[in-house]
Amino acid sequence: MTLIEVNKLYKIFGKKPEKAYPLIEEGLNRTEIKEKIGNVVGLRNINFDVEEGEIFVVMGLSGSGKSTLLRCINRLIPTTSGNILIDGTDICTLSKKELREIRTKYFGMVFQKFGLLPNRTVLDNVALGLEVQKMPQNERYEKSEKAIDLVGLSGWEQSKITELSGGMQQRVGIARALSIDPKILLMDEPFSALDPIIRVEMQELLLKIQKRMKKTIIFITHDLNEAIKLGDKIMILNEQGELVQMGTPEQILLEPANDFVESFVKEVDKTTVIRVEMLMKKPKMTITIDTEISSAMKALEKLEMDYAYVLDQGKYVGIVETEQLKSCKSVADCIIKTKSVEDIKTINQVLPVFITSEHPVPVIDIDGVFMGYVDLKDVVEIIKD
Ligand SMILES: Nc1ncnc2c1ncn2[C@@H]1O[C@H](COP(=O)(O)OP(=O)(O)OP(=O)(O)O)[C@@H](O)[C@H]1O
Repeated sequence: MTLIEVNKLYKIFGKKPEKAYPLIEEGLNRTEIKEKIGNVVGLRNINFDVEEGEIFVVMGLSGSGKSTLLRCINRLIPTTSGNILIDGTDICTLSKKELREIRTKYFGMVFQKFGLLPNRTVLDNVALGLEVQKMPQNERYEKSEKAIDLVGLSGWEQSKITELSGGMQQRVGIARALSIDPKILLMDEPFSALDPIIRVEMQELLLKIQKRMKKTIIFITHDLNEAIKLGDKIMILNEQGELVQMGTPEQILLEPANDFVESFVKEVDKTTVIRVEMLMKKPKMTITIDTEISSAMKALEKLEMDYAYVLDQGKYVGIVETEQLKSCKSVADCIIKTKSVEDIKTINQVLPVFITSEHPVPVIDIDGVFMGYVDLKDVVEIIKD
């Protein structure tokens, strides 16, 4: 279900913004328009949808309009034209009261600079949003403690913010946003100020939280590696505030829309970011370990397959080869354990773990449940690029 819909959005800063439209039409760039009429074109004709439960990453260089877009979405600043629907409601046309209500229900914010109150405890910082909603103390503490637990800060409730490291402070920032249980999290470069190791830790934390909470997240970054790691979808803005490409991480990496995107993609070591899941295919068929030999053979022959993956209650146990089935008493007798699967623990792993294998590699999740397979031809293609 679509939760956020942005249509023909323009944001032009300065007086009489409408003067900028004909110049935009003429194809003038931001600098030229500013020199001519003094207005700054922050965003030009942005269109996109965000589905419920996805992490939607907005990526671009400094000045591309990322923060402007986020501010338009929760209407911290007014749009110049276009509309933004939040769960079907056009946020651009709401009264102050309606805006307050929609913000409370829908938006949690996490900022790069944390935005915490240094003299308050962790608990009171996390409870801030609920306090503003005038929720009684015991109730807001109860909700806040849950959020604190979720970000791994249990035991730190009574600490002062100043006693915490940067990474811990941002955990508080995330807990504060989550405590109000918003449908949408708006995250403006939340990890950019953190050192690289902590940054990776925080990315992992966000993915872990997201698995449980399934929020709709708009995440801003200028780092394509981060975008690929976190995004279900990525939207790239150029330095003119225009949308240049939108797609899955795989689409961005494998089919960059133009030289601008290509220049970002070049910087990425694909073998460290392309996850197994991105190349994973579903097999034409799988068989269960208790399948009768005759029906297994019939099915394989019908699909002209040389081998099939064998599952036992959804878990991968090995492969059987069509040729060998003829001389086996049961499917269980015929199973060949593929060495390659030992290497693959989760569908989120990155590629190099199995590039030495000769066979299509079965992919399992952390519980051993069969998810699909990866064809090595596809892996080689990627690495070659
Ligand atoms: N209040 C304002 N008045 C005039 N111009 C503005 C205003 N806010 C932003 N801009 C301009 O709009 C453009 C987009 O800015 P924005 O801050 O959204 O970019 P950004 O991609 O978030 O950059 P950064 O990564 O540096 O935060 C820039 O050219 C900026 O100078």
